[in-house]
Amino acid sequence: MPAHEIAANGRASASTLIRQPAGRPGPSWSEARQIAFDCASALPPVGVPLASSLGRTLARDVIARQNTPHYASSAMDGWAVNGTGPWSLSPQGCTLSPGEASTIATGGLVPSGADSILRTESGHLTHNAEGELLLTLNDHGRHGEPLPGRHIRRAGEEATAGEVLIPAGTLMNPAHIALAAVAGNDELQVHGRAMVAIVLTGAEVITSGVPAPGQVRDTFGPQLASVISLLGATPGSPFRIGDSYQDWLSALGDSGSLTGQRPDVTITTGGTGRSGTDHFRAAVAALGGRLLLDGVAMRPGHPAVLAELPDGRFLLGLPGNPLAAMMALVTLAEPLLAALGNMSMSAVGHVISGADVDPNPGRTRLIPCTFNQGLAFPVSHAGPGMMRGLAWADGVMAVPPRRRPVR
Ligand SMILES: Nc1nc2c(c(=O)[nH]1)N[C@H]1C(S)=C(S)[C@@H](COP(=O)(O)OP(=O)(O)OC[C@H]3O[C@@H](n4cnc5c(N)ncnc54)[C@H](O)[C@@H]3O)O[C@H]1N2
Ligand code: MOO
Repeated sequence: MPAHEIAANGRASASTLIRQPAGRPGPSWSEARQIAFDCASALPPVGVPLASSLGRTLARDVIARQNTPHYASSAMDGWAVNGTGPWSLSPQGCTLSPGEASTIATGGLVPSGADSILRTESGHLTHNAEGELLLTLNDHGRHGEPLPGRHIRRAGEEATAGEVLIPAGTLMNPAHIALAAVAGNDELQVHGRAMVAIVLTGAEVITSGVPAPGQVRDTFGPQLASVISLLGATPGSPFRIGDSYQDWLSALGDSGSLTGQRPDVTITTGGTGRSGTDHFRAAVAALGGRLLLDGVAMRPGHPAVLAELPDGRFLLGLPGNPLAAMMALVTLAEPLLAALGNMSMSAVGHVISGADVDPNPGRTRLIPCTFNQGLAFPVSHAGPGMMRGLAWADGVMAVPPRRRPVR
């Protein structure tokens, strides 16, 4: 059956919490993505040193601060010459009159009066009758040497002062960085990037070795920060708390100390359920925050919660089940971090499923899949608590809820 989804582009006009009718399992998958995108606005641009601009998006054009090259220079080792030979030798740096030459190295400043560069291998130094050094062409010279302008890098031949070299909106790569340096720039203005604090919960979670029954090995600590970086944000080091309400309250209330810098978003794992050890919602309420999304009509990952604190910080509660958390992350963190980083929400493509997939009556099913010959195939081992299927997936299918039969 076809697995297709809604291409969610652009912002909706309203950016408020979608109130769900009683009995409905939360906003639809695409509504939830849009809410997560619309609730945040772009962080202000920041100035960063050149090397730190790699992978960032330029917020302001990079211009040539002067002509590039900024002086006429030699492209070869040899002699700067005026006219055709033979030439008498002048000291370096002097203006050359017709019939004069001076030695020059690659990159050297071409003296005024010079109209060409004669390469070392094309010239020959002899002494004239008066014992003065005389430069002549030798047998290795190419036909027509020296040609006017030959081997001279003209000032401004690469760029003129004020010219835009890299326009705003460019995703910076290493060559862009080198170009900005050549043009005399030290710091670049790039779009802001969200700082994300990570809070991992669960007293049963262990961080090394093989877990005993009742324990689980942490799947988030070793990978969540990398996924957040891939989504265009800057993660802090994961911070672990137990299951007490006090732990939650202090972690969510004081996450400035989690990153050394005030985070724009705090992502938590676990504790999104409604049992006695699940404190996300209570902590948000105690901190004066409001829920923007309380559950999404999707499976897995439906208990995900998105909230905003009075200081503007966003809190994203991911369910504890490992695959459920990743699906909630791509559904909600991707658009939220895109909005904060002044990026577009990633587009959703349409693909045909190569295998029968049962839609869920009321929720979008998110299923890691592989692609083969233009078709999507669900992977096996894709239960909410499993990571094995996702590890080999090429993408995720969003299978829309089953439509009600038309009467
Ligand atoms: N009575 C109900 N129980 C549950 C429901 C429900 O609707 N009614 N929903 C289930 C679904 S779906 C999910 S998802 C989970 C959500 O649970 P929480 O977000 O409260 O997470 P926890 O209970 O803390 O943990 C769930 C599960 O995940 C394991 N976990 C937690 N952290 C880690 C980690 N760092 N690495 C690996 N695994 C982790 C934890 O041990 C639990 O097994 O609720 C269901 N229950
Ligand atoms: O939706 Mo739970 O999030 O199935 O694992």
